[in-house]
Amino acid sequence: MSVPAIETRALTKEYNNGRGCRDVSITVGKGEAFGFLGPNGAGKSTFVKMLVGLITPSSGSAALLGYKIGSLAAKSLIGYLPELYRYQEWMTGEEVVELHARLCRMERSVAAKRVPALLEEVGLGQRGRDRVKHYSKGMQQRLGLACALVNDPEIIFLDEPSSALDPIGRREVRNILEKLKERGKTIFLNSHLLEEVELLCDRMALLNNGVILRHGSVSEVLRKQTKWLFKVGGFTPFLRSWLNEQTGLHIRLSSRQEQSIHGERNSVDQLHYGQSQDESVVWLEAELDSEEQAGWLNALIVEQGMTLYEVTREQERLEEWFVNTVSGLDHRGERE
Ligand SMILES: Nc1ncnc2c1ncn2[C@@H]1O[C@H](COP(=O)(O)OP(=O)(O)OP(=O)(O)O)[C@@H](O)[C@H]1O
Repeated sequence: MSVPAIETRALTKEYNNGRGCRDVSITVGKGEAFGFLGPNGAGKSTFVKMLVGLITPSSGSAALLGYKIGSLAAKSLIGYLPELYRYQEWMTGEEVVELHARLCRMERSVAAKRVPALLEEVGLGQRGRDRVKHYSKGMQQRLGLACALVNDPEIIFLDEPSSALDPIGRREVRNILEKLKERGKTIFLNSHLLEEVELLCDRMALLNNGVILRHGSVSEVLRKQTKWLFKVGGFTPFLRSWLNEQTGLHIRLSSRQEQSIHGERNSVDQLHYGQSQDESVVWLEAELDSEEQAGWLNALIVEQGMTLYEVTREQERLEEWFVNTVSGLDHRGERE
């Protein structure tokens, strides 16, 4: 089995004030894009700073492609775009990237080709000779991305890479990251932009109060959240109880309701207390794991003499999932 790009075991950083992150164990395969989500103050930046060797863990261990974090070997494999960056305002964009190339001990002749190519790649080709003080926030963020990529790293850590970008800039950054992924690079993305994680990442973790709440493949997490809707005729509350008992699922009346076949609007109350229940056409909803489960439920509905008019599913967007999972928890993601 190949060595994982990132492997952490119970990695913990506890600041003097008790904050930080605790017992984070994840594995990220080579060439994977991993999304790290969490509300403000959850501990995402702390975790990344440990991986790139900027702060020392309180306990636990971690390795990058088999090399202990903090070692020169591990550092030589990575590129890092910090969340709070500040570049020398008096330098030109080209000079800033050149400086980073020199810090990586890149030969001048190699850097002379690499720097303009990188500036072009991040959309600063025309502005490389302008001073940083004339750059917008978005341009500075792209400059940061060029610096993070200067040594052609195997693993790229990006802490909120699109926070200062407009929607077009975000799409351009996403395209750059997609190309890096195609080239087999590993991407670790801290982001509040859930759509970014949804579109780019294979797997993800949700951090809150310094601990991982959930993790898995993005598609798995979303599949678990798929809501199915069944439009049925001949519905009675008794049948719903029966279905719940048989399936162990939480089947309920959907807020999306239909006209009854006699043209009257069904309300939830009418269905519980009304008279014309045999004629009721309603939408039922339930969270299901798979299409097989939906097929099984279809069969039960028909077996019970109800008419099945339509089946549809609504996939919860990652954003809804995030808000639903984190709401009700400490909003700032910090421990009490
Ligand atoms: N040097 C420090 N000393 C003490 N506490 C710190 C330090 N750095 C961060 N913290 C605290 O640790 C917790 C996690 O912070 P961190 O910056 O890692 O969170 P985050 O998830 O990256 O948040 P954000 O999305 O706002 O950047 C916060 O409560 C923060 O106040």
